[in-house]
Amino acid sequence: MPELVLHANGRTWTLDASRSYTIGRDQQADISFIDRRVSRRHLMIRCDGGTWVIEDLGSANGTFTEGRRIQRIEIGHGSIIRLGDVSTGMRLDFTGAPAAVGDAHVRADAQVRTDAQVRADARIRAGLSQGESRPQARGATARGTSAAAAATPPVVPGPRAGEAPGAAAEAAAVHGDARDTDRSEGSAAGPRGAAASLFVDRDPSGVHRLDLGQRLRIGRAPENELVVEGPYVSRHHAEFRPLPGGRFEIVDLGSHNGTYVNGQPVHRQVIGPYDIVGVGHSTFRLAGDRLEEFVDTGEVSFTARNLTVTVGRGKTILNDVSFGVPEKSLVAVIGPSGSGKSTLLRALTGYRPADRGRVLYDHRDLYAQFAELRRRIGLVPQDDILHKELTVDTALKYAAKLRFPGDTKAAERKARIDEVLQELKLDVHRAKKVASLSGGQRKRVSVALELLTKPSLLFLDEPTSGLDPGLDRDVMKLLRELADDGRTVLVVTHSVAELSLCDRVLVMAPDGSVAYFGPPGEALAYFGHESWADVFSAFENHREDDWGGRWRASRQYDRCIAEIDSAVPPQQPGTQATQPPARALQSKPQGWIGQLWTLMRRYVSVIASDKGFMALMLLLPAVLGGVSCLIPAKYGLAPPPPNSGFRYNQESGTILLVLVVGMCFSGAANSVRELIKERVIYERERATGLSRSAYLMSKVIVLGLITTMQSVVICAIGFSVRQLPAQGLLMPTAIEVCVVISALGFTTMLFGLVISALVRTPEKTMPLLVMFAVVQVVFTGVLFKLFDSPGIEQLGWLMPARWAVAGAGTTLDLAHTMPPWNLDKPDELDPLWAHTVAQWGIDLGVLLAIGLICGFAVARLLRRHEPEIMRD
Ligand SMILES: Nc1ncnc2c1ncn2[C@@H]1O[C@H](COP(=O)(O)OP(=O)(O)OP(=O)(O)O)[C@@H](O)[C@H]1O
Repeated sequence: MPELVLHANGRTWTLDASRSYTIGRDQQADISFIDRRVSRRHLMIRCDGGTWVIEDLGSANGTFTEGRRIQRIEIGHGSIIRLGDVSTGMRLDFTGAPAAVGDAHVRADAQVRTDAQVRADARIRAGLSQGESRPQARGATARGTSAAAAATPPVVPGPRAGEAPGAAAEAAAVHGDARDTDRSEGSAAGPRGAAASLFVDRDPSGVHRLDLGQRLRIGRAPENELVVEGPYVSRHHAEFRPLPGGRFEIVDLGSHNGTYVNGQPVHRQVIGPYDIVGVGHSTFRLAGDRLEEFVDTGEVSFTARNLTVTVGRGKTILNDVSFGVPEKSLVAVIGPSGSGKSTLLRALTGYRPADRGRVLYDHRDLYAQFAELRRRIGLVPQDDILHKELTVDTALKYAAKLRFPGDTKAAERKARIDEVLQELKLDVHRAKKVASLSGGQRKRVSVALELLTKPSLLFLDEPTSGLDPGLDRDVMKLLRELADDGRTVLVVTHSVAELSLCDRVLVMAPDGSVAYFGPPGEALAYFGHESWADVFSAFENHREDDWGGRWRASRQYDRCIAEIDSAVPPQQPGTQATQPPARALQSKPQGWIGQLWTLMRRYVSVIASDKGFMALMLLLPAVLGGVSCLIPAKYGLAPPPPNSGFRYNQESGTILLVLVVGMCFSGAANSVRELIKERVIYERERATGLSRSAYLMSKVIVLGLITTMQSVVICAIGFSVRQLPAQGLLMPTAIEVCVVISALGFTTMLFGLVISALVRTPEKTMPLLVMFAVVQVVFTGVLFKLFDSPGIEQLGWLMPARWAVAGAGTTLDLAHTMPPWNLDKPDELDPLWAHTVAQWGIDLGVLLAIGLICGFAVARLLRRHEPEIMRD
């Protein structure tokens, strides 16, 4: 029987003569086209007595060939059929089947077999019926010589996540029971249907042979059977292992960035014939005894459909936004302030998924498969995502270390940094500090950072804000070049001067809906204005107009929707956007320790490069310790000697108060700006896999060490001119008090981090810091009696200064050194100051416990500043 090959919509199917095929818009048709002119069951193709025929199944808009409508016609090599319209309808091209799969498709040891044999074997091994067919790649090309590299394997229709079981069963019945069996065994938990909900056909970038009984290891290292390049691939990443019955499973070999099946991370998973295995920027699909590889080189389509975001009590801030972007496009998003541009960006990048609607990355559901696909997305926020104190080279070095797999060699990272700097013409600036660069250059460096991991999609939030028109043009030209080099670039901008460089412009209306999407050259004509200033004035003056409705009624909208329809299958109205569980996003490029070490080194580099900050860090404790020395106190911190004629030493309490408050201020001041100043960096790095706890711990360790050093300086200077009691409770007095002061510094440093994580702008940190220090003065317990004062006493328990003075007070026996609050009742002493080892331990323990609580609070507060999808 002759095989026939159908080409349509950029895809190819090899039709098997032993069965018939229905074609239509229905997802359950054997071959499904999403085009409104195509009927749900439009036509049937079958082989009748050795001749292929097409029969129209009573379609509404008809089937056409050679300018006339037909009911039934014989077809063969060279036939052209149109569905829905005689001249512009969906075009079907037919050719004869290809003769054989060339040797180039398989490894050198592969047997030369005909394509038909290969497919037949594939069906048998995969448990498919002989009549089963699926989209066939258009002539596989040898690995590395692919003309058009592909991102996504062909996938076939199947039951979608959330689809009724009945519908799923029905779909399975149409497509063959065997496939359904495969699915149940070889499925990754999660939205499998999202991976397999539409027809897409691509040329594989490479085809590899899977030998029976042989393992096939994938990784970056040359010794793997299948070498896969890429910034997210570990040296030994994953392995296809044979199972009885000719099946295979994929096993993750402890890779840093994870192995995915249908977008969900897996450790071990039996693979069905329709499963998509993701490793770095490559995806694989089993085709019988062959493994097809699809490398994402950046040429991907990107589609948003019906994105809607609602906040508060149902206020819609993004209103049913749909648009589709072809490969290698530069798209500008413009609109009046508050029209939802940033909201849209967050929805498109998965930072804050839309409440309704879908985002498709090369036909894959971004939200459902975010765990895998997030690595293909680069985002350059409005604020710089680099530490300004570092040189360009150093900043990129740390960024690469955090984002690349832990087993990447320094030379590999350096090579990639060199490559990116060259591409963005930044090599001459690599030794300069980021802070010394111009605004445009800084933006380039941020783009360079994002390009390190070779994203296919690049999003930029107002990259030209604050730049003069010349730099604005430079940045837009750069984005144009990036798109031309094989990426899709979407830029939110306020500037309309360089829109002509873009392929498409998305204009947002004041109510968060789309006012226009299409070529920038046609936009002004669409609005009926001569300048963008007029368009924006119209938005301002007619905010209540139905801009979205006008857009939906336009013929440009029909064109836009037709483009989207060809890429996106319809979704049930009202369907909620799917999100992966946060735990699915937990794979990290480096281990926790690796991240911590890199973060600590980067933090130390940042501090070390800021000489002014370093000087202040030393000066502050020196001044505070020195100030305490100015207090006149004949007996220092010790009780007066018995023969001195004095019973008490009031000044000892005053000296301790100054030391304690100084340390409170110093500790909190160290940390109070540390989180807020790099919040944007944290948010971005968190989205790329940074561990929250490693980040927090890096701050705690570095700042903890600095604070401890400061407390030693304060104590050393403060005690240098003072008398101290001869012996402490457990150790020499000076050391014992210094331990408590250090603990106080540590706890207040953590309290400073709480403030830093709490505020929205750095300016708010200072008033809060001052307030904190003053409150601590009041609650030291030295100025007035705190114990036996209901309410105040309990409030004091929350204050680090209260416990620090108490801890030092137990060592110094402050209760007996300072005069009692009531001279008539000399035995009425502060219980927290009791001169015992146990009380010292309790005071120190509570002080540290407050610090610990602050640490947990910071972790919790940090969560608020993370991409919503990363919160666990
Ligand atoms: N979490 C939220 N809760 C309530 N309202 C919000 C929230 N986020 C955004 N909005 C509101 O939604 C609207 C759109 O905000 P968005 O920041 O997306 O606009 P924009 O077009 O980016 O504005 P601009 O150009 O000024 O940056 C604004 O009115 C904003 O106040």
